[in-house]
Amino acid sequence: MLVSWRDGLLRFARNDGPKGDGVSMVKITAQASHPFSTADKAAALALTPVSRETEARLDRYVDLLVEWQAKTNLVASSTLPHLWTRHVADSLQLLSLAPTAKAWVDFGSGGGFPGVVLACALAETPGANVHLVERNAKKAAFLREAVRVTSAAATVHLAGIGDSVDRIGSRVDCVTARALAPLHQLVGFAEPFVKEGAKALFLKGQDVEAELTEATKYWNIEPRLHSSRTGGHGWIVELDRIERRNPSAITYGDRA
Ligand SMILES: C[S@@+](CC[C@H](N)C(=O)[O-])C[C@H]1O[C@@H](n2cnc3c(N)ncnc32)[C@H](O)[C@@H]1O
Repeated sequence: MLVSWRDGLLRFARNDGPKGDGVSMVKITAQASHPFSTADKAAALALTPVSRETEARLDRYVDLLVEWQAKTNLVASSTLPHLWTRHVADSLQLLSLAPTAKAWVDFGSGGGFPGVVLACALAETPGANVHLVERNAKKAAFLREAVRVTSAAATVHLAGIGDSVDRIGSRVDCVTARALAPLHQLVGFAEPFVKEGAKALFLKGQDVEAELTEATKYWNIEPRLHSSRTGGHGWIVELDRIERRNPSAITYGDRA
């Protein structure tokens, strides 16, 4: 029975202590305490099932993220109780929209969503690689550590998105981004890759319609919209073709 907590020592009442004092002292080491519930993890894995190997990699990633979150803001702290559904499952759901894609690029990876999660899931796939493009040095350091501890299939680029075409220098099958920029900007970032045959998958929120309306002022696109499997008001915008609109065809409100 636990009696008290003091100075890192747990005092237990014992009935069989060799000194007969009925109390023993046990030094314990601090355990990473998780802010999410096991129910949230179970719900996430029911929505987006993964292999046992992938689950083990994701566990290591989540442990690291929770540890670093104390010193680096990787995700909004208010979302930590639902980390597995809000972030992990949200990322994993992209795999079924590009089931044969091996070469991925994730713009503005931040704390690793969706890029590190995808790279964990693709770790056993021969030839798979997720390029994680992040311009913030602290976050890029976190991403490197996450890739190391999970042995995920990823390459971290401490770089701006504008440099990614030259840096990656090889064919990409799928471009992703979440919580990075308005859709019309994301389309511009993805254009060089989609022109070479990549698919783009952007995780978006409830304003997706307004963002699509804005994007079609600048781009000829045929978006396919998928509602998020994780519920809420999330959407995935899928694009297989991007063409810049003739600037003279663009109208600007009253000045048209
Ligand atoms: C709001 S966070 C989103 C992170 C992650 N995608 C997520 O959904 O949790 C946006 C990230 O994009 C990075 N970023 C913004 N503009 C960028 C650019 N031009 N090139 C590379 N990274 C950029 C920021 O440093 C930041 O880490």
